[in-house]
Amino acid sequence: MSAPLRLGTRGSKLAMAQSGHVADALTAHTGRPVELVEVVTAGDRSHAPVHRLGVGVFVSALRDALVAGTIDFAVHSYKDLPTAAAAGLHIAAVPPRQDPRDALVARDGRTLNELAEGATVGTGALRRIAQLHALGRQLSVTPIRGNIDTRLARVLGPEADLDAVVLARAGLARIDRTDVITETLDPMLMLPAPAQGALAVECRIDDQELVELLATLDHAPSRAAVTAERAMLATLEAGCSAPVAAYAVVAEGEPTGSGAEGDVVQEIYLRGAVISPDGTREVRLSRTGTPADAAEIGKALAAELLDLGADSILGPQGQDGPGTQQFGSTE
Ligand SMILES: NCc1[nH]cc(CCC(=O)O)c1CC(=O)O
Repeated sequence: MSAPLRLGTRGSKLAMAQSGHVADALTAHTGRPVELVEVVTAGDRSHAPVHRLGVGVFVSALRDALVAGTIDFAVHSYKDLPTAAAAGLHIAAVPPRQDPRDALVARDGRTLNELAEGATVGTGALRRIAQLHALGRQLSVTPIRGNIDTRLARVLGPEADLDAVVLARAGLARIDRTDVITETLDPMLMLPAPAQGALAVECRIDDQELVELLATLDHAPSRAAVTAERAMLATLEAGCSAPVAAYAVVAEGEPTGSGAEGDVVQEIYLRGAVISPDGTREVRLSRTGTPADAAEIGKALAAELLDLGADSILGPQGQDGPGTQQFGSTE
């Protein structure tokens, strides 16, 4: 029997849950045993706001361990990955994506519409802060951070001090806490972060055997959706500093009539938005195409958003000066 593959993971409940899930799936698909190896990241040690630390803090220790060869592969929340490629590493699989929508957890079972004027809503992501302000409901949006349980305790615990929090539905699903959700938010009101709900399974690019093993976990429609959203984000990052939201869906399109009978034509539908942190300005567009062109569709949508003035929407850098991390880091 072959030696276990070493899967590096952060120790948080969410990271352990998603790593355990991928480990089980890989063993089921390939028969190879997998061992979890805990890696402590700078993000786990620090209590500074995430938008000051930068999104890379949860990721770089895992990537260092991959490059050093102390682990064989890692599972990341895809939305936490910087858009820049990592030298020598390869995203070998994007497993089937979870529901990418955001979720509201509120006291007394309330939905967004049932929150009183001035209700306190906690979230750390500028993208969510911006869209909560854009509702025009005079909500009092409070920046929070910490792991999922810490954030839930702000509403549900004995020391609860907020009326509601907004979290990714996928994170709650992975730790089996969808029971606390009082509303899953319509993407028309709360467009998710690029790649939210998706995982990235990463290994060394020259580890050919593992690249092939991990590929058995890949889900093409999920990869195409994430590719479009992230291509849009990467193009926007160069040109603007405001919060970015994106959501792509791959579905069966209208038959064109030109293909052979029974042909299933896949179509990708990408929506994107750039919103000012105070919610007063936004540009929002959508675009469709074929999943094979996912990256081009994302880039083209970003170019159109920039044409509409996405670059003139002021992000956090406008207030904090140079040195502040990119907005993407707030997710
Ligand atoms: N940085 C926070 C983060 N990164 C990944 C998830 C879980 C959801 C996902 O995998 O997209 C979360 C929690 C949240 O946004 O509420």
